[in-house]
Amino acid sequence: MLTRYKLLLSTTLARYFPRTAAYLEAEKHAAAERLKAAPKAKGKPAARKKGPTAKRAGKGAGPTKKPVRRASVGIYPAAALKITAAQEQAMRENVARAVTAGMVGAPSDEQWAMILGRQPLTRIFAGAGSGKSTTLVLRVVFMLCHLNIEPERLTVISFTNASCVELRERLLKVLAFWQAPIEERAVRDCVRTFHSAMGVLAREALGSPVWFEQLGDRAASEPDNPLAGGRLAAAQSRLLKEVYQRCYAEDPAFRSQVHALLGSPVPDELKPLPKAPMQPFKVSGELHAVPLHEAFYGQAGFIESIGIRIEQLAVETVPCSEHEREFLGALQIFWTALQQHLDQQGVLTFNGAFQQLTRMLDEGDARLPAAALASLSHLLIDEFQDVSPQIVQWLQAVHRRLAREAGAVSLMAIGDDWQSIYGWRGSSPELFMDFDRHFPSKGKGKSAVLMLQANYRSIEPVIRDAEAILSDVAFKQDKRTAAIHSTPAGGHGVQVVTPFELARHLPDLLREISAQCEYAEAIGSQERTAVLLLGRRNETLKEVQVALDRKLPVKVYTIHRAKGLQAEVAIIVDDCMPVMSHPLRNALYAHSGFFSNSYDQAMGDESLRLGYVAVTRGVSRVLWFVRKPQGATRSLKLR
Ligand SMILES: Nc1ncnc2c1ncn2[C@@H]1O[C@H](COP(=O)(O)OP(=O)(O)OP(=O)(O)O)[C@@H](O)[C@H]1O
Repeated sequence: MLTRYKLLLSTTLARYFPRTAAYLEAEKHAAAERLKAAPKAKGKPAARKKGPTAKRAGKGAGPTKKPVRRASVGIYPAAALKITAAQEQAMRENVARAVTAGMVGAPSDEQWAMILGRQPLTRIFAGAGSGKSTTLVLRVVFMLCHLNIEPERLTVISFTNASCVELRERLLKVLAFWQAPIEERAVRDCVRTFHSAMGVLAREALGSPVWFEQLGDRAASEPDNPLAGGRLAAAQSRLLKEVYQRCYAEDPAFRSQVHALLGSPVPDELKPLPKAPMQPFKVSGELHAVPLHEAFYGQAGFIESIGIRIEQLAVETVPCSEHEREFLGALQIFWTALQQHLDQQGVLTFNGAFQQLTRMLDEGDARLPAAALASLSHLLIDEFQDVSPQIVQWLQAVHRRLAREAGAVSLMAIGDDWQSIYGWRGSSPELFMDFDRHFPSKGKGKSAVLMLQANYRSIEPVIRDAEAILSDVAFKQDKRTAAIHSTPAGGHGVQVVTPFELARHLPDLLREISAQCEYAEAIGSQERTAVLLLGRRNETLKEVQVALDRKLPVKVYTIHRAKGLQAEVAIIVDDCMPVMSHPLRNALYAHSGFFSNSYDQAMGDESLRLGYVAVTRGVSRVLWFVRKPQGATRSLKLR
């Protein structure tokens, strides 16, 4: 009775006070982890000394003041990197030559601060169009050519295989100008996605697994960041269905959970067992209903991304309703069976591999010697605002192990919390903003914080409107970007065109797209693309695309895919409204101990940030077609 009452109370508290609930949950985990850690420490006396964490813990009454899951022992040296005046001078001279040759633009002071940075742990808040990719290339060149760091000890993490290809080419071009005697192969290996870098370790320690995410994809080679998530290939879907049917046939508890979820009666045990039900199920907060095995897979990916191990999840402690707990219970049975099934076939999910490698690194497993990690010693990570707790745990484990066994490590994290748009996949800008908690320096050191605030892409009115959209985002880094380029005749900020219904107004939209192409030509635009047509959903964009004149210099992308791209004019269709409340993910968010926001709050903020990303693709004009002003476009109407 008392347990039920406590559960009811904690569920209600979690719903109405998500931050408090997250904090309390974090405290509970902290205590549990301390207990877990105590006997383990026996075998490894050096690993867990009393550090700054322990000191702070002693200050408060009882539990620690800070939330859980920080890397308690410092990883990064507090001392600055040794950079001589001669090295700096040589870099400045070479950059000056490259500028004269038209290879790069002259770096600004803030860009120089990033190129020549001395702190082993640096965080760079780089606004949209601030030249972070350009500056990142110069930083790598400085490290390789002037600080003489071997390419085998450095990795640049870019977001997707496609962005890696682009970055590699830029890097090779600049290195060729420097006439650096570095093998092309070594340079190419320096640039990877998180998944590709993890894949290198998996080949070393997990026996070259077949990736579940690449099943049925004959062209797949390097593991890529699985951005789309949820869209399953036939081979994957078949495998999930097989496991689901087996669980249903063999496990009575799973059977009754399935029927409870679907609201159908459990079949008579005395009669022959029917096939597992395939009717669609809608997780509250998701847009579509899908068969249960797909719903389990979709939510499991999210759960693992936010750093929760499904097999260790104490379902009864998750602050959610009975119905959601039923879902989690069934998911747990399904997931355990799926892991066994995959294991037998030598198949592994990306998340599964991240988890296994993190555990092996934490436990000092001999299959992952420091030499195998050497390429990750000096890490430069782009788009850091889109990392997930799971990636943070993996990074911590890699660098903690390297720092302990091989010495110098460094981490440069480059990102823009204003452009964080993958929260629905489990990433969060909170990890970038709360960086020092997750990536602690030794002693009292902290990460150096640099800002890139000049905008080399968009004109002032576009930037001001983009920032107006963010005015309702509560949790963000304060910065104010300024335009470098002046406004051309006819340039303007966001024009909201309303009312817009695709079925009725498609001809108007097509006319506008042509007119904007003419505008780009008339002003002698230097942009490779005249118009970027952007939207939240593929379906809307496809409808426009089939009707579009193919000869026009127009590119069509979802906003998520348009990261890093730009055009003279950005035309946005659809609104960026947050979707409905997601009770299950709210509960999991609170349970994970990583976040101070609720999932719903995070999604509300993210929908505004998505608008920001879309608008900042435009150089001198932005048009936004919406049914009625709401969400991001409402703030623009209120300007
Ligand atoms: N110092 C500079 N001088 C002149 N042009 C610059 C300079 N730095 C960057 N640029 C130009 O600004 C534009 C944006 O640069 P880049 O693509 O590196 O930005 P970004 O910060 O990666 O953008 P986003 O995060 O919005 O994708 C590019 O056209 C680049 O050549």
